[in-house]
Amino acid sequence: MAAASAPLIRVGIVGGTGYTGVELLRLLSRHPNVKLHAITSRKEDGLPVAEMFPNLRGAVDLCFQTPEKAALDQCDVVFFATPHGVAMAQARELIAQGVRVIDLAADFRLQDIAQFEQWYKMPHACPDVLASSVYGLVELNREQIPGAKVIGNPGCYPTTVILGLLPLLQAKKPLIDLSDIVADAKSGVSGAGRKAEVGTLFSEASDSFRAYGVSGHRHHPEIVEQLDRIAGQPVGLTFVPHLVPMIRGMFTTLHLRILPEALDTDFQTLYERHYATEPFVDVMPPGSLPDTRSVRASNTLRISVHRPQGGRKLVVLVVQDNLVKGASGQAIQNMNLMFGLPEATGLEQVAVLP
Ligand SMILES: NC(=O)C1=CN([C@@H]2O[C@H](COP(=O)(O)OP(=O)(O)OC[C@H]3O[C@@H](n4cnc5c(N)ncnc54)[C@H](OP(=O)(O)O)[C@@H]3O)[C@@H](O)[C@H]2O)C=CC1
Ligand SMILES: CC(=O)N[C@@H](CCC(=O)OP(=O)(O)O)C(=O)O
Repeated sequence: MAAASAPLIRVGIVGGTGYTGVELLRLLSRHPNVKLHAITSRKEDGLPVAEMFPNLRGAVDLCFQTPEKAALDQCDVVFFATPHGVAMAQARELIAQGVRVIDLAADFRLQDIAQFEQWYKMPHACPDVLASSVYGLVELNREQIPGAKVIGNPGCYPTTVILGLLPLLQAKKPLIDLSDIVADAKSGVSGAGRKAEVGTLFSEASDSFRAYGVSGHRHHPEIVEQLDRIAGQPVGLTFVPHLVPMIRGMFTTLHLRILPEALDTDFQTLYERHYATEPFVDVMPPGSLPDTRSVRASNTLRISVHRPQGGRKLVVLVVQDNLVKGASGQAIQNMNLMFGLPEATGLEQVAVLP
């Protein structure tokens, strides 16, 4: 229950009919400090939310409204669970009215505007707002998030790659060859969103397994921008995403070359110490093999660290639910910090098995 004196945070969600939108609704409907104020859909104006999403019957009693009707300026925070380009068109006006913005798309992720415009094929609408926004990877930017007016919530693949590498990049001495990092990543089909597309039809995506974006994917520049900044030098990354025939979940395997002078490092201890106080990063015991179902519907990201045959390669396995830690859960983690709440408020769900 919310403390009697604490005012509830009035929340708006733009894009309530997509997968990240309904995941925000599922989590926020049980958040003790939140009042859902408005949920938008341009196509479903007037439809009760619970009619489209029966899992929310008894939990959410609002109807979808068009963004124009939704009185977003009366919210304390607005989440944009929309395609790229929507949040940046409205962010300036909202923050001028004292509304904070958390964008689940990519409008406020890349500080390099030329890279943004190359990958997203649109001019950036508010470079000044971008410059003052914060990349919402809590484990990296916990200090800056409370004061942010606009958060760029990280992409799902970047969350796994950056958190899988962070203890190595922030170590006291160089440990791995930064010019040759390989990230082999797999996503469930919900990562492609709820809109109809041939590539995500059951008969196209099930009973098959494929790579995509091998010669270039828009998450590559996002990951590299962050890794360069953390490492303080240019990083070489090969990033290969794959589509896996499952609904939720993401599994990223990092292949890393250990520097000759770092071969005696205890990497297990390094990771355990680095993440010892993090509520949502679990470093598993030596020899563990994480699976995506161990994080399904939870905000936990699990990591295990391996050194095959005790050799010169380090293999880091990372799993998360793409819709929770990879999107909506992480966005709520950001909201909690922005409003001075304990970071884990409303996010303590344990994963669902089987
Ligand atoms: N799926 C995932 O795993 C992840 C997704 N993301 C990002 O989060 C964002 C949302 O993703 P997802 O939920 O999968 O997307 P969906 O395609 O499932 O949903 C998009 C939502 O946005 C609304 N919408 C579309 N265009 C506009 C517009 N111009 N103005 C206002 N609303 C609009 C749609 O409703 P309507 O058309 O009725 O208005 C719908 O509710 C995307 O940017 C995605 O890249 C980030 C991390 C992970
Ligand atoms: C399986 C699948 O298609 N995944 C999406 C990435 C997930 C996502 O939505 O990332 P953004 O937030 O950056 O859009 C893709 O590769 O485009």
